[in-house]
Amino acid sequence: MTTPHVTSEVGPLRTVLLHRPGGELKRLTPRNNDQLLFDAIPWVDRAEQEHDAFAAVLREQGVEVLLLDELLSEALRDPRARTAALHSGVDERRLGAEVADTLCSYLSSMDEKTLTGVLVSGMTFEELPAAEGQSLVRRMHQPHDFAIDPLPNLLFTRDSSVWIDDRVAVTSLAMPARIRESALTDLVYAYHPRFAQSARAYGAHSAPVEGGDVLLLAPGVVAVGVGERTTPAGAESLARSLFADDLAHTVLAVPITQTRASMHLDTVCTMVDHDAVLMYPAIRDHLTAYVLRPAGEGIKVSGPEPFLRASAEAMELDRLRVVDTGLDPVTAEREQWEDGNNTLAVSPGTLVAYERNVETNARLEDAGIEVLRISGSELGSGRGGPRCMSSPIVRDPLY
Ligand SMILES: NC(=O)NCCC[C@H](N)C(=O)O
Repeated sequence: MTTPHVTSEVGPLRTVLLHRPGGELKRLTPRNNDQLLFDAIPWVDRAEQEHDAFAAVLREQGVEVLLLDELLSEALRDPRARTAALHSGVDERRLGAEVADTLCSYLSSMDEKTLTGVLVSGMTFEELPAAEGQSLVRRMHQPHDFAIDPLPNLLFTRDSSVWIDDRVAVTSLAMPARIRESALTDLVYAYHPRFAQSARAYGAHSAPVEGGDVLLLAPGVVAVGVGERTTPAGAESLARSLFADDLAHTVLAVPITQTRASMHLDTVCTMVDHDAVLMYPAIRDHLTAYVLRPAGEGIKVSGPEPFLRASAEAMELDRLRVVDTGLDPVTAEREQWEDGNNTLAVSPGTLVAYERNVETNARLEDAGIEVLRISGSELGSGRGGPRCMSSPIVRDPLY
């Protein structure tokens, strides 16, 4: 077991956090999928198979795969974790005092594995334990309304935590459907014995920052996308916190279009080598960055400058290579939507990508990058690829 440590996007990956999807995906219906941030209703068994295959590819590369639900079950052995879990899962504003009390006692009686299942997959009103007496809340809710919301986006472990150097930042997620993911991830890092010694980055901030927006371009250089999810206030407070902890010397705040297709920076740009990125051609020449550096107790902001130039300068490179997907605009748009840009490097020049993005993968190979292909027809229905579905915990240093 190696101590958590991540200083780049591409250093050899040793340990990663995934979440194997399950019952929470079975909660998705055509009535709730938009609110729960899925674009289609996944075929759950197939999604599980695809995820198992993803994990197997990583293990074949020598990566230790940790599964969030297993860590959470283990963390819940600590009574403090249990209390915090009930607090985050049971919303008295929604349920009223009586149902909330009944639900708390019911959850308290569960073993760790069952409780984890409920916290992740949620609970409907018809699944609540029976109770004596009259309850207006029970009578007025529909049987399939959620008493505890399911968390189908837990699959995208990237977004709720980011290791920066030897510290973990549990992020503040922007969308209501995802806020509780941070609470569960927080339980793992607060109470699982494996992480008992881990220090935090970013602390208990509330300005939204999502891990899909955070790219560790090089040791000390962090790019933060600012758009649909991470706000300017989030980027600024993350920068302040990284500077205060001496975890970065430069933060690049990168404006991205506020659309679903580019919800995070990693939907349009990921690193594929220590000096190379894969980028969506439509933004390659337009992406800019505000450059943030520490200045005494405060920060100095300059720019905006072209993203590629600002990145190369901060990374002390002559230039950042761009894998030019060279695609026609329609194919590029299709493959970007299907997470063609959302790759996970397992070492410099080797990455995991969805097989369906045939053109992008071919161009990566032309550029000398090894592409380990996985199927993502069902996993991708939540709009996320291999990078979104993984939170690296240990990567070997690059140099
Ligand atoms: N880093 C990422 O781009 N994560 C994908 C998140 C997809 C999820 N359905 C969401 O909308 O938040």
